[in-house]
Amino acid sequence: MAIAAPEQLNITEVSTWGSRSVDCFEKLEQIGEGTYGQVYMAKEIETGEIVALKKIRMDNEREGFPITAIREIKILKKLHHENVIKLKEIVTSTGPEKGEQAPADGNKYKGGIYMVFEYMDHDLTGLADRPGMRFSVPQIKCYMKQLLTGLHYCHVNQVLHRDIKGSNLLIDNEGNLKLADFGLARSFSSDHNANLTNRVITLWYRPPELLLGTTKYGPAVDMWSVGCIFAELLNGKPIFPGKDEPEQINKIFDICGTPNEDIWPGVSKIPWYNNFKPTRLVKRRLREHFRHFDRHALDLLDRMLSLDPSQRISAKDALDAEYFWTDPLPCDPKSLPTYESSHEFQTKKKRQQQRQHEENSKRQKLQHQQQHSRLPPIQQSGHGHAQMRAGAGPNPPLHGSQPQVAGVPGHHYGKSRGPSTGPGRYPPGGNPPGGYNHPSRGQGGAGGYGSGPYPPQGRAPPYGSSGMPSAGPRGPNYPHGGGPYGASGTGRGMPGNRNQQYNWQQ
Ligand SMILES: Nc1ncnc2c1ncn2[C@@H]1O[C@H](COP(=O)(O)OP(=O)(O)OP(=O)(O)O)[C@@H](O)[C@H]1O
Repeated sequence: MAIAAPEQLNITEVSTWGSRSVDCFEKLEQIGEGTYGQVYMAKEIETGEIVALKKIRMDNEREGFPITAIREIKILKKLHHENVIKLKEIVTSTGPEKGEQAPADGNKYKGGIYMVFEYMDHDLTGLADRPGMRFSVPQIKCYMKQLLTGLHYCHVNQVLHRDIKGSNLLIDNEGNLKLADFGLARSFSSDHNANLTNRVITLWYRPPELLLGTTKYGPAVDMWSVGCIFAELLNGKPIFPGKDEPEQINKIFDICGTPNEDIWPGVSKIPWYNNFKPTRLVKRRLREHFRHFDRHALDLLDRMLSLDPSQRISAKDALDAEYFWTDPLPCDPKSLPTYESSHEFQTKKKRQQQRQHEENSKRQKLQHQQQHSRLPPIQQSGHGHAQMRAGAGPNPPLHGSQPQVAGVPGHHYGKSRGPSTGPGRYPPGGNPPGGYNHPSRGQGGAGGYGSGPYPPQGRAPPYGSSGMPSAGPRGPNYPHGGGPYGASGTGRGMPGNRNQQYNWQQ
């Protein structure tokens, strides 16, 4: 694991950073769980200010402070923008905290380190996942504009985010959207000559050049993710929900067409291009596939989802697109409705509890039926069922009809990387024909994917557009193996930590 010596941390540049104890804060509630560890909503005791505390997971105490955390701190310290999350300070704990075990004899407790952020009420995935949630077109434009403004700022400052997805877009109750989670971010030089790690960006939002193995890339990788988010907002569900890398690339090529030297000069030189031999040539059909989108939305999306990264629209140019300057205009963030706090972690947890509850009731019901069906005839007759064979009529046979109750899908909050689900999130009519059946949506979704035509875009009345589904798998657990698709992923869904997944020298 890449590590840093304490003197490399350099987090004392701001003299007070790291000098305060986490005891200055009262943890109120866990709101996230990520690669680093837990994220809490907390209150600063002295001022009453609400903040978010992100604990830096010390995966291996002996190896020191994770280099990814250093990167995130360093990058966030230099970025100051209204659409980028503000890192307020670093605080420490000197001893084991509530619920933590003191290390075994001989091992000194190394302490915990927390990043203190301004608190945001929602992340886009959690917000979109609210039952009945629908975003209006002016609202989608408002979020997209803020996302592009924040990203443009990062790119101008030569920072690649490299993990744009719904759960990393934080929104407050004043309608402000901020980019968060710079754990995979890094500085870049504009010549794009440096070799960078290929294993970045959550699968569903990962651009074709990374899937084909490039190590030389630039801001266009973030713009592909933005295109996926944009389409998802308009579409009401993820557009490229691949379960592994080959499937991911096939889904992209199916809509964006298979690349060749004419449409993407240089593509055949990308390391894994030859490993991926399309069995058939597919023409780009993005415009037909999303023909229900507003014309200006479609023009912009087409340029965001350009296969050739050099032709992909930049954040700056995207902000100038007709889409943002035609009716209905993006709304003022302050005019947006406020919602009860909703983070992906919490919405997933609620759903898991609900599922558990439903499974328990089913199980109890079946046990009850089983007991009844096994009653001796005399008793059955006493209940007026004397002529009924067990299993016939209202009490069906248990074998063959019992639902699988053991298979409650497991959720590792923030880490499962499976697409999250959300009953009732999409309005009926928000889905394409032949829509994607969400693998984990199960029975729970009212409305859900795959019902009815798309809502109109563009000049639709408020709340006329669909909501946005959950973020995709944030790094599925890919099989480890050889070859281009063998052992990849963002690392975020993989066991271990980010430092172990990447060669951070790149
Ligand atoms: N400043 C904040 N205010 C409110 N919620 C936050 C804040 N920062 C993070 N969260 C919540 O915690 C979740 C995880 O945070 P973050 O992505 O920064 O952690 P991570 O360890 O890098 O996670 P991951 O590996 O899943 O990307 C976010 O999706 C969000 O819901």
